[in-house]
Amino acid sequence: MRRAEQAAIAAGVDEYRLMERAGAAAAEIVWRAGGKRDLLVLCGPGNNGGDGFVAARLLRARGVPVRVAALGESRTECSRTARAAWDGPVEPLATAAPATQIVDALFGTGLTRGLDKDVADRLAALTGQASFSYAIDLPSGVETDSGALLSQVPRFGICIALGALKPAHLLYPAASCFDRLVCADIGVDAPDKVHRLAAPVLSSPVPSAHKYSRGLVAVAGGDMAGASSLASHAAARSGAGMVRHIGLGQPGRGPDALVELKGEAPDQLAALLRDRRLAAVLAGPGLGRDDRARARLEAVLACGRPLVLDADALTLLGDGGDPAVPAGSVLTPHEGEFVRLFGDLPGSKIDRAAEAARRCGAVVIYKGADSVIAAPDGRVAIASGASSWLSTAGTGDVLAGLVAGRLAVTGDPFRAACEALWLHGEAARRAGPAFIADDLIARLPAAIACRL
Ligand SMILES: NC(=O)C1=CN([C@@H]2O[C@H](COP(=O)(O)OP(=O)(O)OC[C@H]3O[C@@H](n4cnc5c(N)ncnc54)[C@H](OP(=O)(O)O)[C@@H]3O)[C@@H](O)[C@H]2O)[C@@H](O)CC1
Ligand SMILES: [K+]
Repeated sequence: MRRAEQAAIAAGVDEYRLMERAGAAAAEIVWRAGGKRDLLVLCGPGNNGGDGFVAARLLRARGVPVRVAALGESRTECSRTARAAWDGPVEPLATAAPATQIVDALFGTGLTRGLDKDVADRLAALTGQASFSYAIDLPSGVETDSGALLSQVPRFGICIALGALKPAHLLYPAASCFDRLVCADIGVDAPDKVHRLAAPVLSSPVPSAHKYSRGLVAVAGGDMAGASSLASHAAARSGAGMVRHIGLGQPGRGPDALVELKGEAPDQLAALLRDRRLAAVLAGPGLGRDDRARARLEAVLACGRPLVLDADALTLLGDGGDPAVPAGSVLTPHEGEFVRLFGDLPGSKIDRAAEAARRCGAVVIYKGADSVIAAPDGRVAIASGASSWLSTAGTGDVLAGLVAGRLAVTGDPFRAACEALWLHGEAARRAGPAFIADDLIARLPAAIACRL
């Protein structure tokens, strides 16, 4: 967004006009949400404060009782212009009385360090006393590129992102500092913007479809048959045509539609994975970490089919330095697995996921409350705001199975990762509170149906 703004200004767009648009966009959102309730706008020294002065002026012109409190002088040319156009008084932030509505225009993308404690405390107190609260561009105190909190940040009702989403709008902990996120158009488009995971467009099988053309999946199980059964079952309900669960010979645990195969010895497994019709092979859930598991993973890595690697497969891969995985694979590490695989990479979670994908030539789903999907070619999608009830046993196995299923259906690792993560989140939303992983699988057909 910084680059896009600079490019627009270099191309002749007047910087103050951008501020007027930003302030007008914020004013419109405040007006629609809060109407004529009394309002206090907190303005900082930079352009974020300038946006606040513009919004204050426009809302007052609409009949809203507006007061403005500033943190010192305005230090940019545009913010001084905006302040001069505000014809009301400016109170000091330290003594401003609370209001029913509050707008935080203290700091935006220019924040370089945490707020002074007295300023952070004042912001928290005034926000806590307001019934309606809005943060312009970013809640003051969050670092725009990483989503880190540089000082205490209150929770706002609405965060009004200007022009484009920044990483902090989607990455935690910053993404938990507001209830709703609205992105306002200010007439500047950032071409390489941060992408929120979009709802996928899915399609029903073509009339001539059969089970193999719809995608044949194999799941290589191991010691813990429950985990690989869950993954297999999820793959089976993901739209794939057929799922084979290759276990160690325990009785089948999934539905009868799952094909249970015994492939205990690694060469048996290798032989079963030689089927050229296999459109995706999953290994990791319940695989184990002993020598037999390692040998089974070797068979999977050598099978030449598109792979999804999760859980124990990632732990085993992480033992050997830079992970060597076939091109076109999908890796689904959570935080611990990610660090074991790729080390302590610098930058935000988005930067780290993108670098990991580039290094290993595979699509990486870096899981968490904010999951980042990165492709080796630089594409990135971020999913945040998923149900916190997903933090229960087996949901990772379900996701891995879903990724394998969608990979078999689409043949496109990045698309498969995006579709699977979205469907997983949607199934969780439909399952409500206190669900177990099996309940997610039951919700998958309905989640798919709503995107057909
Ligand atoms: N550019 C554009 O075209 C457009 C930008 N727009 C808007 O501008 C915002 C970015 O504006 P900005 O770059 O002026 O930064 P902003 O967040 O207002 O703060 C910087 C000031 O705060 C200071 N400072 C920093 N940390 C501090 C701290 N902890 N405690 C105290 N002071 C601190 C820092 O000075 P420093 O002390 O670091 O030298 C500097 O003076 C953006 O989010 C959007 O809202 C829109 O109008 C559309 C057009
Ligand atoms: K702000």
